[in-house]
Amino acid sequence: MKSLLNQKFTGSIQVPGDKSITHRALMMASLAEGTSVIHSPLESEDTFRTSEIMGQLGVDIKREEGRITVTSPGSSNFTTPEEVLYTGNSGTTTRLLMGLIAGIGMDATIEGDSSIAKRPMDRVRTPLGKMGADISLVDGKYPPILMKRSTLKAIEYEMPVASAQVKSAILFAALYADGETTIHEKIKSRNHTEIMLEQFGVDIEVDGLSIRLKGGQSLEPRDVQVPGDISSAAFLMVLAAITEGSDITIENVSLNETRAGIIDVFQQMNADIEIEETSSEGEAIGNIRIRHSKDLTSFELSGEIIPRLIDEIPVLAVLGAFGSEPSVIKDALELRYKETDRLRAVIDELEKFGIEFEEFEDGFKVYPLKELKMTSDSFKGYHDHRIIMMLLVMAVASNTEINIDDTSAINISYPGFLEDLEKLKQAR
Ligand SMILES: O=C(O)C1=C[C@@H](OP(=O)(O)O)[C@@H](O)[C@H](O)C1
Ligand SMILES: C=C(OP(=O)(O)O)C(=O)O
Repeated sequence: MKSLLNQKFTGSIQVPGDKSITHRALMMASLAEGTSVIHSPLESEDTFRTSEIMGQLGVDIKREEGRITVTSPGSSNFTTPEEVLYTGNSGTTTRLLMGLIAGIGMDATIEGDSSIAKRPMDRVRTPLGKMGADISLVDGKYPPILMKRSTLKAIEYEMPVASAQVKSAILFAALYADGETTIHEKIKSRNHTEIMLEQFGVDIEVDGLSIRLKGGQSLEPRDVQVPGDISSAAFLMVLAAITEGSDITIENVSLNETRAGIIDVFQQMNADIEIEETSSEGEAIGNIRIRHSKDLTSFELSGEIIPRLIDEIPVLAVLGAFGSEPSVIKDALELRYKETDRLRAVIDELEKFGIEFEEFEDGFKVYPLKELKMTSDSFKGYHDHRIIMMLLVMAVASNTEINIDDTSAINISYPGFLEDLEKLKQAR
């Protein structure tokens, strides 16, 4: 990382494909009998897990530069897997797969890495169980997940937590259930599943916070264009906003309202940001330009915006430290149930730069960093991609060389992150 110090970051770039959309495209293309092509998918460890598992079910997945061709025998002709379905570090793969396997109605065991073993899966088992799925969890909560073949009936379900993973699992199961399933959300979570199901020919009705889907519908093969991932773009956006002389344009990135809460934060902070929407059909797409600003103020985030930027909160802590006033995040208890307890990790690691925090059970207050005061140069990444990239942004922006125990988890969502920083750098 030494080569990235004392630089400014300028130019145009496309970030890798959206992780949430790539997972869904792989799964829906697998459910549809015939051939679908996914253009500009995310090729990373997490999405690789999803495609490997679809392969275990009997789907042919051909990977080429910039696209994946999926040829499926249709979900009624899937092979019952003999081996465990290994989801690695991917919560999205694990939870969406529970809905998909429950729907198809087959015996399977789903297991992930040591982080997945600690993430709650009862939030998916509860609604699927009401539909009739037979799912066993360790201590009623954790993987390995044992699924037994069963038939499903439709439910009406009120979501207790805002979670697109739970919602999507229910929708996958609902495709195969007898009757019409209705889901009510209290706060809207990302809606990629709803948008893509419609693209694959499914009749799905979205009415504000309620979603209705009739069972017995099949998907038709389609070509999917995956936009850039705004959660990956977030690291470049924050770096540009806080590093003198920087001016970055991120092209063809997802601007989906349910994902793009970070844009509101930049606007609240008085950052120098310009948005150009280039397409609003299905998934909104466009370009984001961010320039360095000396006049960043502060943000206060709670309630409905939180699911719209949930994965960006670690790097937003860095942005907050470069504001003129303290910034606050509340209602983000969910961060404690991600790859690691992200609230703990953010505070413990950023405090080593001298950034001060007040911790809440569901968030934090971050104070402006007046003076860099390193208390250590040894950092922990917790095998969490978002924490590692947050630390790299902070280190680069503050011209500080740090040692992170292991940075390999970057490959989970943004394999070319350091290469992209190299491409954008320019000596100051
Ligand atoms: O559905 C998805 O693709 C995701 C939903 C979010 O999780 P929750 O559903 O647990 O909020 C998010 O944190 C995760 O990175 C991806
Ligand atoms: C939480 C994340 O992903 P997942 O839940 O799929 O592991 C993430 O990408 O930040």
